[in-house]
Amino acid sequence: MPSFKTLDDLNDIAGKRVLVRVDLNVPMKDGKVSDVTRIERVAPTILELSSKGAKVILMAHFGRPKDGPTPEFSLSQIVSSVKSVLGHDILFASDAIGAPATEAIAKMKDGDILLLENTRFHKGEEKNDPAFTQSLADNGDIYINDAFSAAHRAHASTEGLAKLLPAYAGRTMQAELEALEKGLGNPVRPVVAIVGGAKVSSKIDLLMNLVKKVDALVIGGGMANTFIAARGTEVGKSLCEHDLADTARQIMLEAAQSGCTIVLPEDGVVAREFKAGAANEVVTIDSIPADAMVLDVGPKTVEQIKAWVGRAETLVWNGPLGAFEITPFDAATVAVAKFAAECTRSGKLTSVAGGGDTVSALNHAGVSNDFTYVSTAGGAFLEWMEGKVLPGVAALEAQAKA
Ligand SMILES: Nc1ncnc2c1ncn2[C@@H]1O[C@H](COP(=O)(O)OP(=O)(O)OP(=O)(O)O)[C@@H](O)[C@H]1O
Ligand SMILES: O=C(O)[C@H](O)COP(=O)(O)O
Repeated sequence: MPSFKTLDDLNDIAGKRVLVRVDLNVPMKDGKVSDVTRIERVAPTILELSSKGAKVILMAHFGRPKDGPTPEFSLSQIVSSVKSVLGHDILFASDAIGAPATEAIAKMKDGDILLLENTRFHKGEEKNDPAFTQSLADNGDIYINDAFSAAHRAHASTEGLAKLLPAYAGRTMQAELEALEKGLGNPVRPVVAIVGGAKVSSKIDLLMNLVKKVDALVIGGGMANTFIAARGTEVGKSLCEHDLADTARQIMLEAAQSGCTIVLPEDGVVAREFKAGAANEVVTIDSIPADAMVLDVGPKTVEQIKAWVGRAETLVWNGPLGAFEITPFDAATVAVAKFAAECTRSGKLTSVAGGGDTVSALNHAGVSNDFTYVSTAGGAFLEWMEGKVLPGVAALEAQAKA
């Protein structure tokens, strides 16, 4: 577990200006926040600081603005959602630095919560520019990072500030890392990983790291086709990265050398159209019709995966087993998710999942709350699982050692 300071190490913060980096990069639909999970995750840290009398100043990014401030990327759009999730009034400053920020902060009373405008409206944020970082730091006495899901970015508000102010991890940062540690850092064995999703190319580092750490790696989703094709099996019109056949073989070799069993689908659900309700059939994996594509793993494979999950003490999961957004190709993902949830509820399994589509898939299966931990992080979750150092976490650790 990383060693950094947490809110438990913070005393006498009444009246202090506490700069808190949160991840409010929430999905929007028709101008409204469509999923408040990330706001809910950072609420405990914010409310704890406010109840202790701190002046809580929230810093966050929103989307990936390229050309300075635009209404489309303004955090003003989410103020009302933050207010309703926190059940607390929220002040808003129209710029993260400069007069709008300093004037708003000067007016704050103890316990007030202020949200600063999108830090990415300044180029200095992503460049981790010392002058911009200093302008942010000038408005605070203490820095707290509660944005695990942005910790893979070495930006001013996620990394630079930890070098300028006394730095602490927030409750969500702490919880995410504790859960990941249980899942992969120091897990109870046997550990089974399920990796699905569309492509091998986006997850090569993840697969390479997992085969060295887990006892069994279940590969599903579109990426399984690349592995199956690499063994010499025809995959018809299925999504497949034929140019990664060597990489897939290399991963299988690494797995064999590390004593990790690779579990590939035995059967698949094939269709000729990528659309909801498309006519489909179950075929064994060595008889995929030339004009069809595999859109889900088949029922025999589901039973095989359930058997692995049933034997496991720890499960880590990233990526759906099929094209879960269109029925009936959500069947395997839903069945395995429900089974893993059942094992977790009965106390037999520690289950940790993460990734944007994975979280949607678990929500779709109605089991997100039954997993031991579901990370709201996408890129940061993957990078942590790949064994990479996250700059936001490393900066907190460095400060704790200093
Ligand atoms: N057999 C398949 N054929 C085509 N697409 C598939 C197949 N199986 C899964 N997918 C697609 O893979 C996508 C999800 O994969 P992805 O790797 O993005 O998941 P994730 O890592 O949880 O999400 P994120 O990248 O958002 O963090 C879904 O859109 C799903 O439809
Ligand atoms: O949504 C995310 O994964 C985080 O907020 C990071 O966003 P980014 O990929 O734009 O840095």
